[in-house]
Amino acid sequence: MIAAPPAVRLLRRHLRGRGSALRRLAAWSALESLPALASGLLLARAIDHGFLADRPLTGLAWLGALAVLYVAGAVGTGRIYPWLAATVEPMRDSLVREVVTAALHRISDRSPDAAGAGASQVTEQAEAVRALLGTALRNVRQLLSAGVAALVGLTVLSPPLALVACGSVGLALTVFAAFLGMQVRRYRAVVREAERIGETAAVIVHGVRDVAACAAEDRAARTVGEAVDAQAGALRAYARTRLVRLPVLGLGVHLPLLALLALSPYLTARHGLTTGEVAGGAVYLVTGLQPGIIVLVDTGGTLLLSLAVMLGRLAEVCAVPAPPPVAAPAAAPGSFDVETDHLTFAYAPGAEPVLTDVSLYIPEGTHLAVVGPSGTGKSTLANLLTGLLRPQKGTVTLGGVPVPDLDPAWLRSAVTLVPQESYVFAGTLRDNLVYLCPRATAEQLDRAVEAVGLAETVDRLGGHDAEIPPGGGTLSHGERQLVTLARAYLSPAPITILDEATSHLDPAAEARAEQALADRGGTLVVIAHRISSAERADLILLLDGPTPVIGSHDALMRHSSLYAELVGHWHT
Ligand SMILES: Nc1ncnc2c1ncn2[C@@H]1O[C@H](COP(=O)(O)OP(=O)(O)OP(=O)(O)O)[C@@H](O)[C@H]1O
Repeated sequence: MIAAPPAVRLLRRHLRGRGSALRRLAAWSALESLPALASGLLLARAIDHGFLADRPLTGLAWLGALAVLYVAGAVGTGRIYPWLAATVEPMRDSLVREVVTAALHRISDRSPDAAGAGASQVTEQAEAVRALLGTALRNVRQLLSAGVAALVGLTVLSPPLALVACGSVGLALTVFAAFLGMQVRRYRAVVREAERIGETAAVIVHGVRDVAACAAEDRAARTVGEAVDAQAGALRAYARTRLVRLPVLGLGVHLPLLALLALSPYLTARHGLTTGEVAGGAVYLVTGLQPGIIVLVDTGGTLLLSLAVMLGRLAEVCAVPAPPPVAAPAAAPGSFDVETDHLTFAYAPGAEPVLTDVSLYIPEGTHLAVVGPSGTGKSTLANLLTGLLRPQKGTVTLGGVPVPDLDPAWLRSAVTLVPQESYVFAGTLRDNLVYLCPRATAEQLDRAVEAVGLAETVDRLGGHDAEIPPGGGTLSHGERQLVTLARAYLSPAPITILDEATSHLDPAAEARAEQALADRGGTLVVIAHRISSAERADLILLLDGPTPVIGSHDALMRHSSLYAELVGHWHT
């Protein structure tokens, strides 16, 4: 079997301790192949010393001896099965344990579903290895050992005939081996693509609600479709390599028999080959050698190839270094103060920075409004504060800890970002509201709905259990924003950032929702859609050009002409 060394090492590791079962398997295999070894010789004797010598009873006696050997071979076959099971079954358990552990480590940074799908893929592969190894040890072993026995028998019967057969079979095996590397590579690609389909589909199934909410069904279908097409392409490429069976069968199966027939007059005349020996040679070729070659090239070839590739794949999975010991959790921030220190950010290297040298301190519990003309970097700042964007220079810290050093899951639970585009998904209204706080009680739900001004909509829809169809159904844009604001209200995150999240609300509804979120406690950062948001805030950050200005409404009215102009413009 040709396999990558790690695959062989993996197999050897899991077959360790099975030496006694393998030895018994080999011993019973030797008994099983006795008829194949002796068939040509005994037939030659039966013909030459029996039937052609007018001694039919002698001929029948030789054939009887052959029949006895077939019975012994059958006994050997029967005794093989328990040792086959004793070899393969325990290997499966230890292999599954090792590859599943390794696979879970390998993909633990993905979604739980992807990890589950990956683990289930490799479990299937480990199961396939067990089945393939069982079949290989049962059938391929049998036919190959019969082929080897036939070759040995042929050598004893007629060395010149054996030489011709060996030359031809050797040539066939050389051609087969020359293409084996390509076959292995292409088959490996098929297995990899199959895994990719599983992983891609699992990620999409896990996020199916998000796919529906974002109307991304076509894109999701395209992604899976691409994976399926890639596997179909890999399968076609692999199928083409199977054409090599034609020359291999020609050389290994048909040529030796033709050579025997063509050379027999010559061998009879020059080497004293008898009729019985020609017939015995034909028996070795037809019943021993030919099935061995056919099984090697067809079913056995595919089987051994699959085994080699599966083992190679599992060896790759197992070769993933053990994860580093779980690091002590990063020091939890002592507070939820947010600070930016000389923050500079551009969307591309060499592009004009959107924010330059911005230093800002937002104490825990502050209600901050961020205002400024369009395009001055308000949303960019929100994304920097939440860690969605990384600055080229400077740092963003939360409670003194740089945001990239925080555990991403912890960061997501500490900061809620509500964007302008409302995320409302198919499900009940309740599902949508408790998305960030699955254990919210009915009272908390009612309080949130009432606080942000969603109660009327809930009544109109028929209560919290009303079904929201894909795309949001009859909910207006403003109502969708209220749903996301109630969701943020329920969220336990101590920092909430609204990025123009009230743009579809009228001024009164906007004021009510914003005030509710400010009164709820925690830090509230409002990327303002209207300047009135600034008037409600404790602090205002005015973004305009490279140097931002921060201060209270009154202070900015006194010191910033732009701010005064924005307020004046809004009130006129
Ligand atoms: N993904 C991006 N790639 C490149 N440039 C971007 C990207 N996002 C935003 N920009 C650019 O960065 C600048 C700041 O954009 P940003 O959205 O942060 O401004 P804003 O103040 O929030 O604007 P608005 O009030 O109109 O929402 C703009 O010039 C914008 O075109």
